[in-house]
Amino acid sequence: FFHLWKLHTAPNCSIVSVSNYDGLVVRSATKVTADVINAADKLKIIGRAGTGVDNVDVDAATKKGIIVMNTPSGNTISAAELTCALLMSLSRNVPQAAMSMKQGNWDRKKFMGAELYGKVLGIVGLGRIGKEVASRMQSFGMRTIGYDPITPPEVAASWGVEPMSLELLWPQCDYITVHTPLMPSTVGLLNDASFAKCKKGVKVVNCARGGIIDEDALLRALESGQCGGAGLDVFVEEPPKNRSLIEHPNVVSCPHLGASTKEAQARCGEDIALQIVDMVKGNKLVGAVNAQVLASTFSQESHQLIKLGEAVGSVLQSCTTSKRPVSHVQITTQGRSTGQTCLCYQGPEGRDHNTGRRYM
Ligand SMILES: NC(=O)C1=CN([C@@H]2O[C@H](COP(=O)(O)OP(=O)(O)OC[C@H]3O[C@@H](n4cnc5c(N)ncnc54)[C@H](O)[C@@H]3O)[C@@H](O)[C@H]2O)C=CC1
Ligand SMILES: O=C(O)C(=O)COP(=O)(O)O
Repeated sequence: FFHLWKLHTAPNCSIVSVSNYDGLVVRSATKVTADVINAADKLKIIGRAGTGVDNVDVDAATKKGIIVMNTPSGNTISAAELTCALLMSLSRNVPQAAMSMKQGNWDRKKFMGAELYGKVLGIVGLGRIGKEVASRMQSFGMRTIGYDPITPPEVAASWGVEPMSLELLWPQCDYITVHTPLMPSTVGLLNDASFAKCKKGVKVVNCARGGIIDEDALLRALESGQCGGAGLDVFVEEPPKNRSLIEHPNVVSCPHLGASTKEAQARCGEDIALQIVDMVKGNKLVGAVNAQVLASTFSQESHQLIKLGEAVGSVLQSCTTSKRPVSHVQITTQGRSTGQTCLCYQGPEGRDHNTGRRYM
């Protein structure tokens, strides 16, 4: 029996309530902190019905042997489509013009735009979403260039994206969109120094995570005109208390709507449910993001070895807690994959009797 708790709206998990559950499913707004994880004695799995796992303390979960899994492809198309919508909004001022119309105006001069056709789009992060953005914007006639430290250059080229270093990329772009995870190495990828290397008036989109484009640097670049506009779906603090970016006339923003489509939510919900059922039934482990070593514990062979490890552990424990000193322990195992005899010696030097290796 597996007790599952699904949290979609609560800003923080309550430690008391989580402690009764074996599984937890969250979206991005719920912060699964080390405190929550350490208080959840029964927890075996944290399911992220979505892509980014930066709201989960994965290290704390791994230390407790808790699997963290996500559904990385369920919302790819939705996030890519919103990115394209923001790129188009920036080129033609659609949100600002719509707002102006609602206020009773008819202002054709103020909202003069520029075609995307023939412009250069820099894509930083050529993973699932970056790739989908590239193919969609290529259909608008944009030239797509990109940077990714892992995606091989020939793979990027096969998607019609010219791979290059960031140093080469910054000065060529009319538009830049970021699609990396939030990690220490991606915080502030676009900062004062990189904005300074860009064309004056470059427009930027962040549908990945708040902070990949440094918010203070972005505001400075918008104010100086170095940045001509920004489309923002994500913020360092959500909802943002500091409204300076949102209120800037050249900023088009959304309240983290990248994955908020009927289709993406249906896919992610179904994926995480199926993945958890598969894991509980011991069938397969899909989507685990923490420690390959945790994932491998679920293979059939590993099940046997885990049981063996537990048995050996309990034998050794009873030896160490026994009042009578133990000098030798001989353990014999039998079976298809472990048809061998282990001979352990627990003597004063703490060395393996057979190999002479020291025990750790
Ligand atoms: N706004 C929203 O609602 C959504 C936001 N996201 C965000 O988008 C991010 C990307 O999603 P996917 O494309 O599915 O992930 P992915 O893992 O397929 O791609 C990420 C790419 O970033 C690259 N990367 C890592 N460090 C980099 C660096 N320093 N510079 C350039 N590239 C770097 C990786 O090599 C990888 O190819 C997610 O981590 C998540 O934070 C995802 C879905 C919805
Ligand atoms: O999947 C992601 O990384 C997202 O940012 C989507 O977040 P959400 O599930 O809509 O809260």
